Amino acid sequence: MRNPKTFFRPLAVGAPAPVREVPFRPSRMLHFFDPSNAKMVAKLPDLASKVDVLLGNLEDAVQAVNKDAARAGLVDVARTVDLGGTQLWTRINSLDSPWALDDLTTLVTEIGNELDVIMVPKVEGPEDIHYVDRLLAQLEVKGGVRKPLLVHAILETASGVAQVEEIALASPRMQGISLGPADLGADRRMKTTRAGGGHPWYLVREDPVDSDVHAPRATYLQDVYHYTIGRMVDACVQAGIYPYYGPFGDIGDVVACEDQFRNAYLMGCVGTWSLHPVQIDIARRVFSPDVSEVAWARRVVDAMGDGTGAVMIDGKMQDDASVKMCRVTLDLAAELAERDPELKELYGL
Ligand SMILES: CC(C)(COP(=O)(O)OP(=O)(O)OC[C@H]1O[C@@H](n2cnc3c(N)ncnc32)[C@H](O)[C@@H]1OP(=O)(O)O)[C@@H](O)C(=O)NCCC(=O)NCCSC(=O)C[C@H](O)C(=O)O
Ligand SMILES: [Mg+2]
Repeated sequence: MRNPKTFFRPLAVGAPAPVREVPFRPSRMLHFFDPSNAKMVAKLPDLASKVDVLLGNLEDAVQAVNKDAARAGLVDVARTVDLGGTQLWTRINSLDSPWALDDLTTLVTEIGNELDVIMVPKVEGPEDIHYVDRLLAQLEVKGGVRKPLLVHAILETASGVAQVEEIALASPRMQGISLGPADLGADRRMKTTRAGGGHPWYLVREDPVDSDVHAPRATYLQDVYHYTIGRMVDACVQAGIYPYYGPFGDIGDVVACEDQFRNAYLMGCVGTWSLHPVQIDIARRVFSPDVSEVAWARRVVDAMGDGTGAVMIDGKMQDDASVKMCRVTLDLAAELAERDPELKELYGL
């Protein structure tokens, strides 16, 4: 644990000073692409205008034989593709892999000024973040990087979940945390083969009528990752960073994907991963406040005047806490409207 008095000191002489507050930047969808896949790379100029974040993935889903090509491809993308105001993130290989050191060394020294956030997979505890933190400071000096790179951890080990609060607070570079349900499921020995989403066998059942346990009864699905998402959201909020849902692997099931994203949004996540172009619009729709919610929030805030006391609107009690909840929606709407002219018009801003 670092001394609070030195927490914001650069970890290498000449490295940029760490940020004191992680700025909110729209990141409703972190769109994954494989930089060694020419077809995907060709789509980036068009995708850049549709997504908040393009994420050059170097880890899982990139074949071992393509690891070097993916890293070199990402350098090329950063240098040659005009992404406008869209953020460029990367996911490096896991810290115990043969590629992670080369990933960090190459990316930071060659395109450190073009990258916004580095996603670190399979984080086991704060020590992994401390390692990356110091190394990044050294590489920033070497590469002449002007702004400190931010770090995003994936919550996909049982050890990581058990220490999520320490991970979130491990460095001023921490930008956020995503759920990695597939690796987490494997690490925990959960008996599921699905990358994200619910599971039809994880349910609760109504009581039997007249003790007839075999008669048909309603069942209700539960979310096997609900506990982890809740814990991740609290850890992030406590640390002043941002929580994200992760992958929804059933690309064809756009309906369940939307449900899963919305559950994460309602629980406090600010965005999610999109693995395929078809998931981009779903994420935009879900992680932007609904127009009717914005209108309602504005009505409540207006009716509450200085924000204290209590009033009734359409039969519902509103008080100071209601105003705070409504401001969450209004602030998000205003922040997203800055980036998304269509939303600006819809919200009447
Ligand atoms: C899942 C895919 C392998 C599917 O690809 P494909 O079979 O090519 O799908 P389509 O034929 O439907 O594709 C249509 C066209 O769209 C292009 N495409 C597909 N995906 C992308 C993309 N992500 N970005 C840009 N363009 C994309 C195709 O090339 C087709 O183009 P064209 O032929 O010209 O029309 C593929 O979508 C994919 O690989 N997606 C990314 C997968 C990924 O990154 N996985 C890792 C993240 S999830 C994870 O790691 C688990 C997590 O860590 C955990 O533990 O939970
Ligand atoms: Mg994973």
